Amino acid sequence: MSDPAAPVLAIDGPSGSGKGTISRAVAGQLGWHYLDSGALYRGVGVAAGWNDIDLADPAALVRCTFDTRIAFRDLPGGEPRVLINDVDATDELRTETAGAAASAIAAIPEVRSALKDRQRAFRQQPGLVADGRDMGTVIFPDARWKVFLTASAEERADRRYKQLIGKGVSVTLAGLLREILARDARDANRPVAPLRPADDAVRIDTTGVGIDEVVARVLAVVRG
Ligand SMILES: Nc1ncnc2c1ncn2[C@@H]1O[C@H](COP(=O)(O)OP(=O)(O)OP(=O)(O)O)[C@@H](O)[C@H]1O
Ligand SMILES: Nc1ccn([C@H]2C[C@H](O)[C@@H](COP(=O)(O)O)O2)c(=O)n1
Repeated sequence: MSDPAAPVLAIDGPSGSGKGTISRAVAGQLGWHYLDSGALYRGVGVAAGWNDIDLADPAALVRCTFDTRIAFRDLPGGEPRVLINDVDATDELRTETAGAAASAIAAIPEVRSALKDRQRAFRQQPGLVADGRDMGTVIFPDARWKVFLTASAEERADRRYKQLIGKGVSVTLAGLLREILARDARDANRPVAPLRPADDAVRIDTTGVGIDEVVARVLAVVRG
């Protein structure tokens, strides 16, 4: 059960704009809950892969959404772990393949509806920082604060490149830029809940702005 009186800070933006990094840090500083809504779509994508479900079969993907349990486990000082049907799938979830599958699945309206209540259940006292594509527009339209993070596609690809190379994953900058542009286009052009800033969102362009400074700017939005 959600608590509609709990304040919400919605942080939306395209892939690599820093939503997850900034949202986790801000939630930590405020002592609030954190919702990584993309992990739910990624979780369905990963579960679909485990069950050999075709990404072109919407009915099977909707069934898979209802059948998949996704849980978050906080680790002190580390990235939260994500369990899919009780299996720790955190590393698989963060791959570009899982991101692309999630983006495709997220265009199916019934999948989005099936995940609505699960997302809203995170709204609990003392407050929630929610990160995604439609937090401020669809899931929490009454959020007290809305932030839309952006950065140039080149910088986002560069961030992802450094992140993946740091993990020992073999990728090219040009390939990542292509994937980011394709994901932006798919997320922004779908008919249901497309990626777009809410009319009342504060837009922050993070190109060339360090993580600590972005965190400070978001906290300044909340603290007025
Ligand atoms: N302002 C910033 N400056 C430099 N690097 C950043 C900044 N914000 C985030 N990063 C780095 O960029 C990478 C991607 O960040 P993050 O995963 O938070 O983005 P995201 O918007 O949540 O992406 P996705 O939607 O694909 O999950 C991480 O390695 C993170 O440390
Ligand atoms: N609120 C959300 C969150 C995510 N998605 C889709 C679109 C993304 O490309 C994909 C993966 O999200 P990420 O983990 O990269 O934030 O999931 C969405 O449609 N709505």
